Amino acid sequence: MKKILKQGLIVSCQALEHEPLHSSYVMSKMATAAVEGGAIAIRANGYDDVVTIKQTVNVPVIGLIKRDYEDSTIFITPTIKEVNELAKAGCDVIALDATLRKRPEDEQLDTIVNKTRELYPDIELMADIATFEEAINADHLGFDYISTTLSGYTEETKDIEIPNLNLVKQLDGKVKAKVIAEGGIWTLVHLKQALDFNAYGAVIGSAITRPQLITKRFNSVFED
Ligand SMILES: CC(=O)N[C@H](C=O)[C@@H](O)[C@H](O)[C@H](O)COP(=O)(O)O
Repeated sequence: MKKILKQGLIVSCQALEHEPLHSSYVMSKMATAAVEGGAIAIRANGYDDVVTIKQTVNVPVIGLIKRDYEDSTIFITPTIKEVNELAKAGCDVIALDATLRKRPEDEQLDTIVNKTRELYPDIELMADIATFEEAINADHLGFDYISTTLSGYTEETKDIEIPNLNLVKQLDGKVKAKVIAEGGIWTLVHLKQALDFNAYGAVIGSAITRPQLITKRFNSVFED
């Protein structure tokens, strides 16, 4: 089956409201720079950013809508409401929260997947997972891509160090979906390791598009 995403590097261009670069215009410029550097796709958060980035670059856009809930749990595109917003924004792939946590509005992941396939047959689906079990479940649901995005960010995985490339290794040959390494990739060594474990692609965000974190990383040398 033809895949929208080619093999390669995906750059996540996201700045949430509290971040210094929060602006669809700035994210579209980040996306332009990423594509100039060879990114095969852009991962973006929210309706406005997806629309602006789609107007600016000519590579597929993976859209998500990040929602923080009362108990500060992060969910990525947790309900069909966000799926509809992203489809309207024109994204090519939608990243869905595919963890096995209880979802807001009590919606079920299989229902969301089936509904999305029915309403938007041309849009591909990426499962954002945290564990091996969640990846297997997502694969049974027929996701096109499985990304390790949420490993280290759920209650169950909060003690796991990221990047969790071991999860990429564990999934090698175990799922039909294309496996994407995502979350905490900061060095070429991480990236090469992900490819050695047969990741189809990798998403890098903070190490490319969050200058405040890049600065902090360098600055840590002065604080040692
Ligand atoms: C956990 C969560 O909310 N992850 C988000 C998911 O879209 C983004 O904030 C990350 O930047 C993205 O996953 C890429 O990861 P990293 O920035 O570590 O390269």
